[in-house]
Amino acid sequence: MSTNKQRLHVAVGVIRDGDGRILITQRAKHAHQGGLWEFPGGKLEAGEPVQQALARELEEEVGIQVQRAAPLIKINHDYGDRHVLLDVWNVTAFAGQARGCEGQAMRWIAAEQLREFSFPAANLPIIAAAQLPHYYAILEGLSAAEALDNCRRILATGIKLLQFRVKSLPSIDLQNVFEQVSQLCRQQQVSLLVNTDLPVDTTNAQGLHLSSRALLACRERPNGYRWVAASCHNLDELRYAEALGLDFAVLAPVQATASHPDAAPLGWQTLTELLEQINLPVFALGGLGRHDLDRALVAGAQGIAGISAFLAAD
Ligand SMILES: Nc1nc2c([nH]c(=O)n2[C@@H]2O[C@H](COP(=O)(O)OP(=O)(O)OP(=O)(O)O)[C@@H](O)[C@H]2O)c(=O)[nH]1
Ligand SMILES: [Mg+2]
Repeated sequence: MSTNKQRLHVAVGVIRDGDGRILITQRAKHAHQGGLWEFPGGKLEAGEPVQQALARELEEEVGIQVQRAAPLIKINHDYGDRHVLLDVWNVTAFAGQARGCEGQAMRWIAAEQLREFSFPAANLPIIAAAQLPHYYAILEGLSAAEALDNCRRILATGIKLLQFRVKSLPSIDLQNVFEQVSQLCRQQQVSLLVNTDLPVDTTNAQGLHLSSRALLACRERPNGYRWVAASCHNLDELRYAEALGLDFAVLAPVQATASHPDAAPLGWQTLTELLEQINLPVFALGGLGRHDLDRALVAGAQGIAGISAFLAAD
């Protein structure tokens, strides 16, 4: 039984250089998952703290000294012959010049190129996490003018991932506002996801954001979108999103929020416990702002999602 198998705790680094490129290395032919590409890292020694193991493994394997690292995602994966807990960290500052210290092939690649390489099966959500930013803004507005103004304000803060959820517009305005928002997003290389509750033609949309109701009605991942995400409120919905192979989820409400006064907040502790049970990048939503990012990362989240939180820089 897999539950009796010992779980190997592995420290893994998504190492980024000054241009945002990511370091990947190739596993030795004879190793577990041999020949596939990976993010450098290795097993914790008995009693060793994970950050210490990360620093030791990256020094041993690619000759760098970690200066700054933050949690990215944790993946629990059972390969049948072994069960691993991949404890993945973003390494954003380091000293030294990376090299393949064990003779392994090595490449610095753009995040978007990660899908062109073959990684072990457990790495799929790590790749999504490495490609996603830490903030996911939700666009709302009570009129066409307000929605467009909000969009400009959000994009001016540097947001790169946006959900179109302008619910209260007459449908005659909606498609028009959507086209304008799409254009602004294209110009500024922002990924745009359309909420499925809106009667918008999504043929040219880059992404789809499923409401929790739409999520549960799906039998397979919708085709043809770069990003497919979903709104979740509990473990069952998160598990369903993961099983469908979605790219990420939003979990709400983490804190009390004026926009949903009747929903009981999950709190940070429950958020942490839920995220430990799934292998999917998840943005924390509800009563949060940019200043909550570090806390969200420690809880295991990808980052923060919000509506009003991103209308202005902090
Ligand atoms: N380092 C690393 N390991 C991964 C990744 N994805 C993945 O499934 N693994 C699995 O996690 C385990 C990590 O082991 P490792 O081989 O790197 O461990 P290590 O550096 O301590 O190696 P050693 O046993 O040669 O000392 C392996 O079973 C490997 O297949 C990844 O992206 N990076
Ligand atoms: Mg290793």
